[in-house]
Amino acid sequence: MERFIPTKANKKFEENRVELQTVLRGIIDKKKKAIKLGEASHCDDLLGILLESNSKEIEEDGVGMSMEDVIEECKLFYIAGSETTSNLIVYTMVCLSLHQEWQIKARDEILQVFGAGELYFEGLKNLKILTMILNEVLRLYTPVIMITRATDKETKLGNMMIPPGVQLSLAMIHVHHDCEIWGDDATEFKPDRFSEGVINATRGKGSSPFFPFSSGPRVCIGQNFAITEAKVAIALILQRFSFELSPSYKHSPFPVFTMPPQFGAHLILHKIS
Ligand code: HEM
Repeated sequence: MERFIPTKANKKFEENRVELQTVLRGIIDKKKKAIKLGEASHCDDLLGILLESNSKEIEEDGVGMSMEDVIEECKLFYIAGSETTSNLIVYTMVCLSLHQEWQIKARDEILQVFGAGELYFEGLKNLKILTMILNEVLRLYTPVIMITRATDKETKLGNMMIPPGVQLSLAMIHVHHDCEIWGDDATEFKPDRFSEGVINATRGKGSSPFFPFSSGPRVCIGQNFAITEAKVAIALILQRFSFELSPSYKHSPFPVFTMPPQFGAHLILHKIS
């Protein structure tokens, strides 16, 4: 109810919503036009694929997504995909600055696989050290700190009976810091814990306590894309630069829905000759 009261913040929110809607509508119209004129392909980006699958559905079944639905999908992908992955990349750089020994190990591995040359997909799969580091950052600085669910019918959860209509919050960030699962060093940056895979990292508790991308039917659809993007970004940086924290850096993970560093991440990069 309170979001309809014309406060300063609500008015700004509404202005931003309308502006975003207009920008997205423009991008979608432009894409549709370009496809129609043969100037763009359906498969050169995600929006093209979405529009193609939607027009096929409309042709075959007579129903599909409206312009508003397509706009909402674009917003979802943008919001779900950009802030999360950039948090992962930023905290990886912070951790590698704080733990120079891991920065050196990660760079050695990258130079071993790619040298100073171009990255390629198969090579990215062989980056064991970087995978361990990214897992440890996803655990300690879980980009989406919590997910929520609601029961639509009476549901048994462990030894609890939960009535319908209850909102449940599942704070991954707490599970990822639980000493019973990860050991007394749960709050420390120790990528080695993932050296034998996720199952061994949780001291016999399986892979389910590690779920930065959620799990089950609504698991993050961009999971593999995000990991590939983070690997590419970090590998390109490590190939070219060494880095450390600036004296002005203030450690300030700020849990809202994601957990950005409240005062930014001040880093100093040195070009590797
Ligand atoms: C490190 C990066 C990322 C993390 C940690 C992450 C995490 C998550 C989590 C926890 C959920 C489940 C939310 C819920 O169930 O309430 C989710 C859903 C989703 N994510 Fe990601 N995500 C990341 C990157 C991406 C990227 C790059 C994309 C798109 C390119 C993306 C697209 C989505 C979408 C569309 C959903 C909704 C799926 C559905 O409801 O069926 N995410 N993500």
